[in-house]
Amino acid sequence: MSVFTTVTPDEMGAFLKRYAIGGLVELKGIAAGITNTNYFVTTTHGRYVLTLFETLRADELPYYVNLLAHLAQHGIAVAGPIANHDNAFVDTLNGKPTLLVNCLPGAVIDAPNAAQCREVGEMLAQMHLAAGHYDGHMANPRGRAWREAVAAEVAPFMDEAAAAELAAEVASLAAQDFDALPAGVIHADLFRDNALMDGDRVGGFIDFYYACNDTLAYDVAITLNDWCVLENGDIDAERARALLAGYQGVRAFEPAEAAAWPQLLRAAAVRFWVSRLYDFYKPAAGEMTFAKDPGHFRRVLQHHVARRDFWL
Ligand SMILES: Nc1ncnc2c1ncn2[C@@H]1O[C@H](COP(=O)(O)OP(=O)(O)O)[C@@H](O)[C@H]1O
Ligand SMILES: N[C@@H](CCOP(=O)(O)O)C(=O)O
Repeated sequence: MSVFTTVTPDEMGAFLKRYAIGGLVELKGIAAGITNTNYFVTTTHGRYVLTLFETLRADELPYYVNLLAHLAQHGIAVAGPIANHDNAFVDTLNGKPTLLVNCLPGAVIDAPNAAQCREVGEMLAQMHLAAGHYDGHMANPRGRAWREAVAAEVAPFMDEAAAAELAAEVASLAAQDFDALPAGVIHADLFRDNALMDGDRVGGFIDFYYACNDTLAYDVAITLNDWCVLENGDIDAERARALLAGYQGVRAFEPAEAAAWPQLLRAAAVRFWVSRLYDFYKPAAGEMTFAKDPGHFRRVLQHHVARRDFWL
């Protein structure tokens, strides 16, 4: 249950007086999610989601919150933030920075079909285009320096073969230059659990707290590695083609992106292999551990290494 900070109906009722979204009807904690506290807030005007940030500080939030506002303003399926009477998106409740957003339609799905992958690809491309004139900037905290440092840190805990495989891949990625590829704002963690699907349509993308400025096609690779994956870590070709067709119908890859695509898929697999290794071997003290299987992304990587057809 991911309600780390409790909010009572009385506290919420008083908090809502700072907004123009009506009076409280119902307040319900959201069990899903592992980082922040989230509540569904039903008011006399409609349905909203309140997030209380458990780790990010208020001064760290503007990049993400203003990005959400920018994307919502451009018609992208994201939860638009609601401003309070001081015209601020970020407020405070029970000592935590807060954000109120519109409630999105749909639900998280585990087993997407090709039509849903196409829609996700299409919305991701629209998001990349719409964010083209967003003026915030955030370097990727999970970029090359992080990858190299954390891979070295977890290596002593790994078995020899896996450590050698990871070191070789990290060295090979160090020789790649993705910096010349089209870049912009990326979601950077658009897994199935970070999107709500409303039938075959995208209800909305959520959880933008890894968003940053980086290579656009790398974001597509991160997304494809999760949405199109099979149980054994291989990729389902039908879903992969659909996701790429959806994306490229809006924003076609440039020749340099197509040439780098196999390496981008590998980089995306390594990113999550490394973060899962870290969470597995070095869980933060006092943190509730929901360590996800690092071996999954090792298998995804191995399939990419062996692959000859990349669906382009
Ligand atoms: N705007 C929204 N509309 C509807 N449901 C939402 C919205 N934002 C979050 N949720 C629900 O809350 C859950 C947890 O949100 P998430 O952002 O993943 O939390 P965390 O930041 O803790 O990882 C999601 O799986 C989804 O069910
Ligand atoms: N989608 C990632 C998890 C990213 O979030 P984190 O906060 O757990 O790093 C995965 O499945 O590994």
